Amino acid sequence: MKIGFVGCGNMATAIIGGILEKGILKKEDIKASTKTENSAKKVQETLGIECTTDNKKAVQDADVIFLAVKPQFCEEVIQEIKSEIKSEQVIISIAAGKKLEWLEAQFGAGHKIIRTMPNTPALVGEGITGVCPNKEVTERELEDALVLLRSFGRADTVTEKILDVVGAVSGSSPAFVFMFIEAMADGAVAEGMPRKQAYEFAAQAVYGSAKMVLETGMHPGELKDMVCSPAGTTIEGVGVLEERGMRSAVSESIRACVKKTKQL
Ligand SMILES: NC(=O)C1=CN([C@@H]2O[C@H](COP(=O)(O)OP(=O)(O)OC[C@H]3O[C@@H](n4cnc5c(N)ncnc54)[C@H](O)[C@@H]3O)[C@@H](O)[C@H]2O)C=CC1
Ligand SMILES: O=C(O)[C@@H]1CCC=N1
Repeated sequence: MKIGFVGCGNMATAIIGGILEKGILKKEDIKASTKTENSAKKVQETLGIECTTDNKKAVQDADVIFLAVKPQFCEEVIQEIKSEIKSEQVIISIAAGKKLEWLEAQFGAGHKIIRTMPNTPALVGEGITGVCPNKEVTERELEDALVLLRSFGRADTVTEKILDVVGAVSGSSPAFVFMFIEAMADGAVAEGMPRKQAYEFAAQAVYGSAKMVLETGMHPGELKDMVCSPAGTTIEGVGVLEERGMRSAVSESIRACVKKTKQL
């Protein structure tokens, strides 16, 4: 399989890094394009793949094309490449908020388009991607796409409406988790822990806790209760987080992301 990336910034770099790390494809099988010569050079240096500023070159001969530019640049980029796209090529869009109906209208009728929403943990093979194909995509092509998307983490099909929620709950949420880790480490540093060690302990605690949710199938509230001893230390911290509105702040931030996605 040969794949081409139109746009190769943070998200595409994470996906390509994940694919190469797992050895699913060789560097020679992946091409990319970026806006400037400088960014193309940087991609070539960091990922070791061919990267150009010619978008058409990135999509020619590709079996799968990733549309990986910011939503506001999708239209101009599609106009540039659409004459090159053949109906047997599978187009995977990762652009937030750009609906299948809109993508179909831009590319023209009869194209195989899969709308997806990945996240940057793809870089370390721990991504999760929401996937929604259009009617032109066959079962076999969807399966092949899922194999590719699962090479850098989990991937599952969702309805298009839910894809906007995926964008928030797993697409954007790594940013919130990084803020949480940074904040916990700040507290640890304030109490005397060296900075580097604080990041390691905080990050591993988040990683292990996430693993417990995924692997035990237990309710997050029950797992929380297991940490809170009666008259213990943890419940004191829980009290502070409740008092400062942590739950509603997090929940509302997810809803703010979904609201913004609908406006894109
Ligand atoms: N960053 C993230 O965590 C996630 C991003 N996404 C989606 O991925 C897409 C890309 O986002 P990022 O990688 O974060 O953005 P970014 O700004 O890091 O990368 C965008 C890339 O597009 C290129 N580009 C811009 N104009 C171009 C043009 N005319 N022709 C060719 N290339 C062009 C830039 O050179 C850059 O390589 C967006 O649509 C976003 O919604 C989806 C899930 C998560
Ligand atoms: O912030 C953004 O627009 C992208 C979409 C999902 C995560 N990052």
